[in-house]
Amino acid sequence: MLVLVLNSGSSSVKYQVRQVPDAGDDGGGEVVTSGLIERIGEAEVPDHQHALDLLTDRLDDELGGRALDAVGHRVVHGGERFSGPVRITNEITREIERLSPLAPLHNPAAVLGIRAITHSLPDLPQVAVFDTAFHRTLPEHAWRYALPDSLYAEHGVRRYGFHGTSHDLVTGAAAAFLGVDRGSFAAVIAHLGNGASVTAIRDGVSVDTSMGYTPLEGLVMGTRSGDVDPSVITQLIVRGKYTAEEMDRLLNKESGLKGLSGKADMRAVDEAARDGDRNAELALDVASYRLAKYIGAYHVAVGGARAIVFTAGIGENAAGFRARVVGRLGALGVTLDADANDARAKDARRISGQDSAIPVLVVPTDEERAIAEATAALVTG
Ligand SMILES: Nc1ncnc2c1ncn2[C@@H]1O[C@H](COP(=O)(O)OP(=O)(O)O)[C@@H](O)[C@H]1O
Ligand SMILES: CC(=O)OP(=O)(O)O
Ligand SMILES: [Mg+2]
Repeated sequence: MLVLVLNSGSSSVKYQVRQVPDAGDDGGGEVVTSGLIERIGEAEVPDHQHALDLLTDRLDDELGGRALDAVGHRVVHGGERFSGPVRITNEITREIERLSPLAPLHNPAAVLGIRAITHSLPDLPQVAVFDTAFHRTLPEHAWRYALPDSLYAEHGVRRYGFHGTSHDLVTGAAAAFLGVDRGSFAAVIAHLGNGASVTAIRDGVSVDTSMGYTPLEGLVMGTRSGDVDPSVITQLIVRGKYTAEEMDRLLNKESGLKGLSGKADMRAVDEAARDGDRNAELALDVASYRLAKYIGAYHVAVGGARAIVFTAGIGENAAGFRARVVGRLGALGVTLDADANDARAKDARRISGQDSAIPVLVVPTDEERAIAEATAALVTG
């Protein structure tokens, strides 16, 4: 089955067309074409609608007449309703749209993608795969904020968690790599991309995760602050220094690595730090310290992790950043094998020393593949 996957981000749309093998067939399927439309919001691609028009033109060329069988969309926020992938109807699209305020950088773009396909190919089955779905197993003590109940009951304020498709895939791959049964696997998974989150896995399922009501809480990210004292926000608004909109922009787009160092991209921050830039060095210190603290906390949450796993753009490629994080985990008896950490490889691998109390792994993620497979399963099943 030929499946188009759309992963709509705040400033980019990634797409991939995969041939997903039928159940019973061997092999992992083949990527027919893939690409990325970046810098949405700048002159050449002013908005997501332009990006989709560009994408449609490119796909027509790249598919050379081959017809798609289904489309799978990455939808970041599924609220409390969705605990797995669903076939998209008009009602489902409206529900995803209704959740937009909780993922303002992501959900509106997904809705635009869904409507564009509905318009141009109305008979094509479409499936939504939610980042939040994997975290529906969180126990209440982990998803509740210590706020009056009315905030949850009336406004849906709770921890939802994100990057679930990736955390789920990587959990399974890490258990398989170690040769242990997923059902009894405990681990801490760090998905470190432009957005970053860490998840506590117990008995193979998510029991805590660092992102919350929106994808802003938790780790230091490219442009997002992660955890801050909420009074910083209310105080600056009350004193008239920022409007709510300006504060939202500041926290989501001007903070994190960018706020501390002026650079959002890990490669640029890393290079600047090597050149002796004090602010870049500080950004790496703050970010690695924050992540190490979460790993320690989640080691407790899962009753003793059997693996610590790095994944996504930074997790898979930024050896220097991994070394900084692992260097802060001495209290857990964790050690690094510096050569294994520096080695470039595409497959799952171990980077901890022989004497490490907990194995540290690098496991590549593939959200597009997971979305394509979920889409094919739902459409054929
Ligand atoms: N070789 C590398 N070394 C260091 N960082 C890298 C490398 N390759 C990619 N990255 C970092 O990975 C991040 C992007 O991760 P990715 O998972 O692609 O993000 P997203 O899917 O959220 O847009 C960027 O900060 C980028 O600098
Ligand atoms: C949920 C989220 O933050 O996604 P991304 O990392 O793709 O921005
Ligand atoms: Mg991502």
